Amino acid sequence: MRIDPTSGVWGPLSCEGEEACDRNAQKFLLELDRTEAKMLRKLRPAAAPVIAENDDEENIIIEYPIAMEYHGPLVTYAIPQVFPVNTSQIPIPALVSSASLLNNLSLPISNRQSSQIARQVIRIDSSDTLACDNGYESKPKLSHVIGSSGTLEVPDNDKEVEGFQDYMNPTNWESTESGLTSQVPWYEAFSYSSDGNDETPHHVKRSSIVTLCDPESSEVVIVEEIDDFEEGSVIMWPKIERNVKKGGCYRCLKGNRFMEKEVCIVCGANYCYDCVLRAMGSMPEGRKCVTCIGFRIREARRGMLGKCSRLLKRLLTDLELKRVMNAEMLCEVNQVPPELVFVNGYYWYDKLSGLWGKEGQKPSQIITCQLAVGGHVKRNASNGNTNVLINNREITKEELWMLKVAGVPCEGKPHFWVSEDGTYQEEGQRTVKGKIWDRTRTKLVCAVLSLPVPPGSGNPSRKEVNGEIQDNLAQKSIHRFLLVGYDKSGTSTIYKQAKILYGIPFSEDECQTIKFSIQRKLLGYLAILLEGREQFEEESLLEKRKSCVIDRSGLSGDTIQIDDTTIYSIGARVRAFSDWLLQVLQSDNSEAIFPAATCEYAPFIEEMWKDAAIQATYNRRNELQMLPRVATYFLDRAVEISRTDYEPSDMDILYADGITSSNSLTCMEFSFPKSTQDDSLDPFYQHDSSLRYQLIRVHPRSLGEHCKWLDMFEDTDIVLFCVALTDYDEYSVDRNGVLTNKMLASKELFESIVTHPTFENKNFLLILNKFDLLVEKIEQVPLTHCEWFRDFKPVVSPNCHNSTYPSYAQRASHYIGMKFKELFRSLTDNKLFVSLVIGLENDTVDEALRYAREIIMWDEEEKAYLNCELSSTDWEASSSCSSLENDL
Ligand SMILES: Nc1nc2c(ncn2[C@@H]2O[C@H](COP(=O)(O)OP(=O)(O)OP(=O)(O)O)[C@@H](O)[C@H]2O)c(=O)[nH]1
Ligand SMILES: [Mg+2]
Repeated sequence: MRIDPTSGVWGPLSCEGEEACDRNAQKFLLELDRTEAKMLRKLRPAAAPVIAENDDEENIIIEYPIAMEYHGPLVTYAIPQVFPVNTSQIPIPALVSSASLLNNLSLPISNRQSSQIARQVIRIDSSDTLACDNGYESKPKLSHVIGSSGTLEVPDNDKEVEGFQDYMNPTNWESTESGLTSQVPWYEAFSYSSDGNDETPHHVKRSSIVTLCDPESSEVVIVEEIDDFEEGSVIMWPKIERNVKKGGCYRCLKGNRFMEKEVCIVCGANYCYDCVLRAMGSMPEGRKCVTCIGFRIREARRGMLGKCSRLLKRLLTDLELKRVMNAEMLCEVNQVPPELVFVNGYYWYDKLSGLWGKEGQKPSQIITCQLAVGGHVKRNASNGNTNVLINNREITKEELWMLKVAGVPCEGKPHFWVSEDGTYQEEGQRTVKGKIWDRTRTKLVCAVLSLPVPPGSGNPSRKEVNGEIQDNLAQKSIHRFLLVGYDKSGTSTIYKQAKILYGIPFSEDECQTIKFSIQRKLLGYLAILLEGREQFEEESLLEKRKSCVIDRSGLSGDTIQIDDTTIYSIGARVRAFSDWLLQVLQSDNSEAIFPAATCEYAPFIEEMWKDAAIQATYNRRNELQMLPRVATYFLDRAVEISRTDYEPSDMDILYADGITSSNSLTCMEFSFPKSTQDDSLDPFYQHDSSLRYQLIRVHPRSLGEHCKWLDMFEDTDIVLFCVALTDYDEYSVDRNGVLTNKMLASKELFESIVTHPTFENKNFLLILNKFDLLVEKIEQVPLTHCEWFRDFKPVVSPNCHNSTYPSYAQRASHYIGMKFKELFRSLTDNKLFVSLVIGLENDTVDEALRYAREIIMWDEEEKAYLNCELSSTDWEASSSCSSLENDL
């Protein structure tokens, strides 16, 4: 068909008879005027082919496929369906706030290009890219401020861009549902001819209007994302279909609308008191049915976030409730979807520094400052609780740590004004105190803590950094210990032990993480017991049958009836629970269901634990290879631990796995309390309790490939390298998927850290941990199992327990210490200090850390009295502390 837009006359373009109608689409060639063409462009799906656009502004020829519904006689083949478009739902993009800085703005948008602008777009991302026109992006660099008057200066010709003032003038803006909208169209603002510069901009297809890049999700659309609609993608929500009477519980189907209930924030299902925990499990994303976990919430229910019913308050403890509500408000999937985000609503933006982040969270990025978006940043925008303010926002713990690393004095609740280049000054003082992100180590700390750094800030050279450190050395008041070791070497145990020793309380977050980890592990241990029980039951039944057959072999003609219960048999209730537990633990969903399940099933756990069959199995726990040693510690108190109101003790925390959920980097500041041992020391070594120390524990995984992030620890005073003595016969799969002896893997990590340029001439203390376990293991497996220890030939035998001589295990640990010392000397020409530790015993950890403190003191002393030519060996000989040499 051909439509003549001016006359309205239409007629067949090509007539191929009746068959033509059988096809689901026919191509129409439309000749339209510009307005119609524009309108059609909005309707046109992204994939619709544009056959031709002639250069004439007035007549644009576009070919559109148009589908028609078939109403003819029945045909033998399937006819594609046509879905009518609801034109009122086609999104019309709105203008929103703009970029403020434009540099070398040679926007070569010709009249034709500007007239083609159907969607008005400004896009700002981390690279300060300005995207404009109908989804196309040009890449000018930004540099000059657009003030509230909307004046824009172009450095090249110093001319104001025509119309831009109008566009930017706040009085021309109004608030709409989709954000701030300017009354002056973008293309008018830029419909000027560039000064003869014909260079065509580099066009990239873009879909969003204003975008701030989120490092986690790579892009977050601030105002509106239209491509979703264009590409026809549909957001799926789970829906519960139940035949429930209004207000009744969706699970047990009982109750009515007057019943107290809790609602799933995704599907809206109601649950009664008895069913809510069963239906929602551990609520890792807040109040959602287990089947709704991972789904976005309905926007209509956003107001419910963090506001739970009284029912839930009665069901959970205060701490648990806080965790669930926190998760509900902060978890990724419950955040506002990008297309609905408004700056300073669900995101915060600090105009002065350009920092921005999600509401209640640490900053995500530093972008162009002074953008005309949102109001003033609120004090609680990032939910910080540090009493330290940056531009009126209370910063988070991570930022505080970063500031400390950057050398910013944070004592006494300071308030800093930070500008976009990182310079900071204290409130009420005029002098600029320094720059936050100037140092390499600050940037590296930011990398580890996922904090942003200003884009494009060049790295200072190593020399500069070292020089600065030297300058700061005199003022340095804190000594830093870096604790690192191969997987499972015991670093987190030692770190936690230090917290307990020096009275640094575990944070609420740490306690919660550890509590859930303990409760989850407990169920795992129970599952191992249950599997063991099944095995023991089978074995003893087999035995029973055998002996029965032998007993009765003399008798003939009797039917043998064997009682098939043994001491390992369990009743129906315990069996049902046991089957459920084993099934859940094997399912992928177990993480989502626990730990709430632990609390809910506490009475069952108690019943099961007291069952004779389980106790009989527990008595044979040494035969259960899968059951770790630490399991006994927790299983002995299974009933107490599984209760909702369980609060882990310091010992529980010590025995549990991990400290924080990420297990990456943890840091504590402490002072050594005065010990009785101190009094017997030379006054020089007596402890000055005002001295502050920092213990930083880092997992090797966080150090990146080839330990590239070690740079950030360059002002460490001593590295505590932790080795598990029991690793010599254990194996793990390395990064390349190869099975490696753990002691050799530990050696390899040691080599890379020791030879890292950052740690050149650093003090190293080798912590040989898990000595208690070595004592047991060495009697079973010879040290020579590890190829590095092939030449270990002690004079005593493993079973010699003569107290006058060092034990076999002590000799073995001494030997391991010597191997590391040799290696260290070959790599650095320096001396390695060694300490023997049992991570679970506080005195050995205390000794090791005090030893580290003394090593630092010797080092400082040695430097101060370099002229006296005191050798480090002389100093070491005078050590009164627990070096390995003294132990043996
Ligand atoms: N018996 C005994 N167990 C220890 C000792 N030190 C650590 N453990 C246990 O060894 C296991 C691993 O210790 P962690 O402190 O978690 O080791 P890690 O270095 O933090 O290991 P990652 O989990 O890889 O971070 C835990 O179960 C500890 O309880 C020790 O000296 N003696
Ligand atoms: Mg650990």
